[in-house]
Amino acid sequence: MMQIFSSSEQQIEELPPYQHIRENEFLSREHRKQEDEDIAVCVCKFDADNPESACGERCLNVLTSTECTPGYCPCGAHCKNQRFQKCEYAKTKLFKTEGRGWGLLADEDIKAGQFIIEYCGEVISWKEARQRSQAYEIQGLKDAYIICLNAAESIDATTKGSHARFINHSCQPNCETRKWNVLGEIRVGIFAKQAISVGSELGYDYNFEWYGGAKVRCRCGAATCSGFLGAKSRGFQEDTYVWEDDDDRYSVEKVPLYDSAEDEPSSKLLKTIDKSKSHNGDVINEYPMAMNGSVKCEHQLESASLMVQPLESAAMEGVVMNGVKTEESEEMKLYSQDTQQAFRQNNAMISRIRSNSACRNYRIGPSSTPRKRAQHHSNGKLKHLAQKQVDVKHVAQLLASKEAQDELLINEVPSFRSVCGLVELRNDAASQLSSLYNEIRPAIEEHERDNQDNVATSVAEKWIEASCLKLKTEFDLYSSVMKNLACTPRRTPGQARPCGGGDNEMKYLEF
Ligand SMILES: C[S@@+](CC[C@H](N)C(=O)[O-])C[C@H]1O[C@@H](n2cnc3c(N)ncnc32)[C@H](O)[C@@H]1O
Repeated sequence: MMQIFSSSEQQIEELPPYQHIRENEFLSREHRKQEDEDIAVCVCKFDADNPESACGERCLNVLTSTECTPGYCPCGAHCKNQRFQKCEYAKTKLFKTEGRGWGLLADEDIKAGQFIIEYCGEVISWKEARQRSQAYEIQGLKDAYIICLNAAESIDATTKGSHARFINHSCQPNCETRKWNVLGEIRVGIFAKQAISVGSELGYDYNFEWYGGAKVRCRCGAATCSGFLGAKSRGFQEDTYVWEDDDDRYSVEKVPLYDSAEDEPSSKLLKTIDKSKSHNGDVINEYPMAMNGSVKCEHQLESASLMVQPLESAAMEGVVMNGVKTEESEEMKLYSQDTQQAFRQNNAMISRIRSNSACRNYRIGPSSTPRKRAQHHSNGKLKHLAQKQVDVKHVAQLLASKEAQDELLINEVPSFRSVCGLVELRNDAASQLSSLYNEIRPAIEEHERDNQDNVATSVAEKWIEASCLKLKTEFDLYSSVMKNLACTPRRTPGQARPCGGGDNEMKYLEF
């Protein structure tokens, strides 16, 4: 049963200690001042007969998730696109849930898409967020209040925040988080995903990343509940031990769990907070493990979420394509070394870009290294990925057969000349990529090593395009080499392979 407190005094008594704020507080830098040239002015015209005309859905700024700047909007005081600035929140009420601590419910009917409340807190650097997370973990705070703001910063609502900090996670959420550009700063709002009737609890999908420590059983009650906070996250799945069917050592029941109800923040907490001053005198706040709201960016901001997982898996696990793992011959190893190196380099960068998405989290605890990659099954059991082994020797023998050679020749096996052309293409693509990297490097080196993901989306897109081009040229090159190997007599180790048009022209393939 829900217990709703209508008396604010009772709430104050019962609520865990935190300071209520209605605007973000910037701890690691000054609040940005919007420059004139950065102000986006829409072309709306207020028409008294049509209220939608004053910066409604079709306003250019609304379409780009940017609030109008007072004094610049042609609709003046009628502008409806200043909801964060004017704190135009829906009516909500705090209440005590069963098993999930405090929660927030709708205190009026809320329309689909409506802005409900801003997620306010302390804006801190990602590094500070990570340190705080660890401190919170050590101090035993189980509730998590840090969400990602952008690639370099987070919002921590642990000790200071708005009522949005009380919104619980739901696997079937009626709300979602969205990022808006407000006077040059990105701010996070909670928006209704659907119509919400008065009295309903608000919930959004935290997209909680789990990186170790206790696992929190999710009590959202949704039919599609994933069981644990962060159960869908990579950290959660990778950390799990592989166990055989007859070995229940690592069954879900044995996983350390805590119930958020049993771990209500108590007054003990405040004392710990007081004692926890960082070297510069800032309070190090309590924090449990690794919570993070995935913040949906509206409109163009959405494209910040880049998912290039397949490349990463390839780099980590060798050559795995479509579930077929190839066993490399010595020759293939030589040829593929370069490719793997390229994969690794790409991935170092791509993973930085990838984490430019909103769901950035903090690595906590020692147990975050995957022991074995495994696939999670709904029954809690894990099963190794089936990987079909390809007998490369057999393939090579087949390729060396007369029929195969004829077949390849019919299909225009590329000559070494064309291989050279492909080497050139590959090299061009590689140098394009490295010059792009040099272009990006100054931007990322401005930040600390941990924050190297602060790369603009346009640059990230360029990077991905260049990486794809390079990978394609490599693929073409290596497949061409393989075809040539298949129909060319083996050379003795001392013999160099000629490359070029004429017999006299001797170039050497360089991979
Ligand atoms: C942002 S706080 C939400 C407010 C919190 N209930 C409170 O009392 O302050 C997030 C924490 O609430 C708890 N929580 C939120 N959603 C939950 C859920 N669906 N099941 C269990 N615990 C939940 C977890 O402890 C989580 O770390």
